[in-house]
Amino acid sequence: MHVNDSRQISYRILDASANRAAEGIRTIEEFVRFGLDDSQAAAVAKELRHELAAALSRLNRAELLAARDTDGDVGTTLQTAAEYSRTEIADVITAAAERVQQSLRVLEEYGKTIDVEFARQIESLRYRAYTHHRQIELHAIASSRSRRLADAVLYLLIDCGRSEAEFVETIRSLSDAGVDVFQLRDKQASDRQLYERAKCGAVIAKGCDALFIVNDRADIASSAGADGVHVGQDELPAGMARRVVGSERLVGVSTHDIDQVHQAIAGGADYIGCGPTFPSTTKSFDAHAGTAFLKQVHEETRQTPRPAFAIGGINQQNLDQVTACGFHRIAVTAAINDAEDPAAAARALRRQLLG
Ligand SMILES: Cc1ncc(COP(=O)(O)OP(=O)(O)O)c(N)n1
Ligand SMILES: Cc1nc(C(=O)O)sc1CCOP(=O)(O)O
Ligand SMILES: [Mg+2]
Repeated sequence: MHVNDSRQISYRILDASANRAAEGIRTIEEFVRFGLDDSQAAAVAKELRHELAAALSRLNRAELLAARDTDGDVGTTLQTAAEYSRTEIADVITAAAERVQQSLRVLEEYGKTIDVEFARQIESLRYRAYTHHRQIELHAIASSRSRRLADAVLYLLIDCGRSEAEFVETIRSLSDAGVDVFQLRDKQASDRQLYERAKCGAVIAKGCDALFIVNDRADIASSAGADGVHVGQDELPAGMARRVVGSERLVGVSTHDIDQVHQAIAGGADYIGCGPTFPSTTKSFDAHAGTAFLKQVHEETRQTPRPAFAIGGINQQNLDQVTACGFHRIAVTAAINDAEDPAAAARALRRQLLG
């Protein structure tokens, strides 16, 4: 290869990468500007764009433009299915952040063949962009989870199942039937089993636009990439669970009386489970909070509303008593898992909840 060819190749790559980096930075900046009311983050986003422009001004613009050959670019017609599978703003942000990182890295590497100071400036920008974009990405992921939680009405507790294939099929078919949130609750499973199922369940549920929560174990929820953890009165307090799972994941708390409800909300719970409403075949209790508790929660949390799921022995026959208390969200086990046709049971419960 001739030296001039090599310079032209570098310039062609730099031109393409500069455009990709600028597009990615702008994509994220638009979310910061129009999606978050955060003037500080908006200022950093703008700075990054200007820093990129300043570094690029070190390159010879005429050479950059001369090297551009969009029609001759064999890559423009190559598209992956993933590019058209984004359904959420969080996915758009993740893809843009990855694009920025990759293209800045390319600019840095090929930039070294043209101007070492340019490469240094891009390297520093890459680190700054990484930190800033990671924060924005976490924010977008958290908003996406909160949005899905706010829309959720039907929450199902599931165990590890007999095999991974069965577990995957359960999530897919029941999500299709209207389950919005799955909680992995299996008191017999080993840590390793829980971790493996949680990892798998988180991916499958995401593909179905459902949430995937891990019962009791903040460590497993976080390491497996689940959407959140559900803790009871015997597990970590909400604030400590939050420290483990981070602000981008959900923390749910079980409550059995109104003091626990207020504590859970004050502790930063994203949602609460309220029960036991009726006698349950899944877990036995000495006493039942009953529908009186649900009515009390409905009345006393109007000022600090959180999604609240009634739980404990709820089924198609007694659901009307729950909705009469102002609760239109439920969490169940037996009513779906022990039904002859679990998908039909999920559909029926959902219809009743929304009806
Ligand atoms: C949604 C929801 N609500 C309540 C519970 C019960 O949690 P906990 O009291 O910690 O009891 P176990 O489930 O751990 O036996 C829950 N799991 N989910
Ligand atoms: C695990 C659990 N916790 C409850 C509480 O009230 O905190 S009730 C419950 C059992 C939920 O299963 P089912 O729908 O089969 O009764
Ligand atoms: Mg528990």
